[in-house]
Amino acid sequence: MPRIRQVRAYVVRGGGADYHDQGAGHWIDDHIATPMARYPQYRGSRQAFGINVLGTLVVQVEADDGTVGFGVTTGGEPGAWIVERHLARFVEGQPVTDIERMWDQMFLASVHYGRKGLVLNAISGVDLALWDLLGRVREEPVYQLLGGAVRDELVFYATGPRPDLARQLGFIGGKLPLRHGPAEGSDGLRANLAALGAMREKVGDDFWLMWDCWMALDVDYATRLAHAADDVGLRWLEEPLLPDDYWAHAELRRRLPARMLLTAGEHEATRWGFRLLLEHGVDIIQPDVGWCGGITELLRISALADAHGKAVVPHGSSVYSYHFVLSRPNSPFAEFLMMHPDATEVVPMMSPLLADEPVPRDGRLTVPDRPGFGVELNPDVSLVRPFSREDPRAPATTG
Ligand SMILES: C[C@H](O)[C@H](O)[C@@H](O)[C@@H](O)C(=O)O
Ligand SMILES: [Mg+2]
Repeated sequence: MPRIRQVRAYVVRGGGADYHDQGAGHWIDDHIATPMARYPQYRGSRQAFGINVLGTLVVQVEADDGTVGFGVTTGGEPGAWIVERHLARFVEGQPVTDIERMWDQMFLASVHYGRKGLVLNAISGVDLALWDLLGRVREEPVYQLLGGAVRDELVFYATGPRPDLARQLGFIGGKLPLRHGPAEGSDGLRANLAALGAMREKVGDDFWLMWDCWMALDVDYATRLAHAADDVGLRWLEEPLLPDDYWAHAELRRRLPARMLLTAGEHEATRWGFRLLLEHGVDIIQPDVGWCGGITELLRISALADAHGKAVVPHGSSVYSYHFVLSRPNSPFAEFLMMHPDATEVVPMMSPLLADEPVPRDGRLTVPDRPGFGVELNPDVSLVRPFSREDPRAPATTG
């Protein structure tokens, strides 16, 4: 088996893995409730407070036989620095097979300043690249490395402002961004409910409708919103609270209507973080495989959830979660983020970063049987390697 010769970290701006990094006029930056909404100047746009401040991090790992694997996540230049200046030393020179040991060393060596957030994004990026590389070396798709498919195809719900179109496109449900939080008072709450009611009229009674609250609420507001939304058949309330307030999650679970699900996890990391969410009332966990610790940690998180009888529906991360969902019995469906600026058509989630990025058709997807995660970097996307440990004039290779 080949050994890893080099790890390289690149940054990319404009879409990609940091999918909030979009141009003006995109729905994903149009008055969506956030914890920052208590400050009026940050209420109309999440980019105004820096939701896209990091940008995309691309990690390449090259083996001594020339095979190159890559992974992508949100991390930008600080993430690239962590990869090149710290994590690379635990990967370079190692057999491509020894992913568990590399993961353990990356995590333990950074635990004094990492544990979650950007460092776990960087570790996840390296981990995804390692799984991609192993698949390419073994000429197998990642889902085969994970034990094979437990279903023939994936089914998706769609995230975006147009569940009515998502229903026509064959998705099993539509997750709306919540637009107003506590800072906008009763008027905002009424506007939320009016929008939900109008959408329910458009999609009918059987189509799933969910709200993504992006950490914007408190227990009292979420309780009042949920009980009113229960009359409209809201299927789940997603990430209503700040991720670290596990105790508020437990209290909100106690107050929610019995049939409404509480979901969370996209901003959580590691098995320990998800253990807390599972033990504090969350019904479906939604780790992002590019943020929670990568495939290696998500395997542990998923098994823990299964032991709790809970489903794992990863936060949309394109092919990086599709291979995982395909191979897990307790991942019955997946998320697809509608990244067209008006959410009126299906476009690749990480556009323009990945060539051959598969997208659902009629809300379904058969994962391509290509080695690794089955995608290549778009050769038209320029990769910048800000912390090269070689001659900085060396051309950035994408292959
Ligand atoms: C639509 C939400 O506000 C976020 O932008 C979204 O990325 C995330 O929360 C999701 O669940 O897709
Ligand atoms: Mg979400």
